[in-house]
Amino acid sequence: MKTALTIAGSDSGGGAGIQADLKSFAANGVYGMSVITAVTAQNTQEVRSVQDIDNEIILDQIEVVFDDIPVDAVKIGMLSSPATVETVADALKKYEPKHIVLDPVMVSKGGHHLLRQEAIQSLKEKMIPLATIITPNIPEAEVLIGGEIVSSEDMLSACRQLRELGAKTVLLKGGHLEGAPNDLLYDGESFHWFSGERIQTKNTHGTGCTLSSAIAANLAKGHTLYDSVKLAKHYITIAIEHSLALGHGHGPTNHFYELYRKAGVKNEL
Ligand SMILES: Nc1ncnc2c1ncn2[C@@H]1O[C@H](COP(=O)(O)OP(=O)(O)O)[C@@H](O)[C@H]1O
Ligand SMILES: Cc1ncc(COP(=O)(O)OP(=O)(O)O)c(N)n1
Repeated sequence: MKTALTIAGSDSGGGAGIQADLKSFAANGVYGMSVITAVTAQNTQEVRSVQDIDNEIILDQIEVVFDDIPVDAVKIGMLSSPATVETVADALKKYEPKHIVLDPVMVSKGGHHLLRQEAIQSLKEKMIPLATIITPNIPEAEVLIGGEIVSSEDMLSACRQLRELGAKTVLLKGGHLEGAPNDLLYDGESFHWFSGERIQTKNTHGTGCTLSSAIAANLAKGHTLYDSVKLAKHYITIAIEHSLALGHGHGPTNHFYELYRKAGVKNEL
């Protein structure tokens, strides 16, 4: 069985972070492993508090997995601090996994900062150049390029600027713009739009985590980058369509594998 490792924060509410990643890995048919960078006390309404994990323990978690178990793809989410960005980047340079999917998580839906302001530069310099693909949403991309994105044309130009930061490929997610949630993939040569239709629901907690983990799972299984994104876009659409009205805020995506299988998606090599 192929494997994927998530390096991310824990969401006690189970909708985003490590918990969403592991569910997405399982639903997409890979064996999931985790390195926890921070623990958030979080539900569908708020992030109440955050405790960063010591960097020695983050490093131990990475080493103990790589020293023993094959890792076919890595997904990176919440990194919290500059020291964590550096610890993770240094370790990945040592182990050189074939695929690194970087979701540059910055702020939760409720407005809580999951990446400190002073870590943004380290993320740009140390982590983005290691990535096979980065998957920023619109506000994250705006921070990374230092400019506004309000239209499809802006998305095209933002992708070019984001790629100049050193990632091999950029998937700029359009969920935060008005209208259809269309995502744009750019590999330095060509652009591909992955178009979607907006599903009318407030239950979109963890959409970014779900999508990036599904991409990592598909890469782990040997799909091309284009196919990995295409399959993952299909997966997130179904997971939002069937999202769960749990809690009083933004409910989580639904990783019910049977639903995915019955939808007729052939995701096996
Ligand atoms: N209401 C929606 N209906 C359908 N797809 C959506 C909706 N909201 C977001 N998406 C899709 O979910 C994925 C995550 O997008 P986005 O919300 O932009 O990122 P994030 O969760 O990181 O803020 C993207 O593929 C986006 O197009
Ligand atoms: C621990 C943790 N990691 C990441 C996020 C952000 O997840 P995302 O998929 O972008 O979903 P929203 O927070 O925007 O709903 C998180 N909240 N917690």
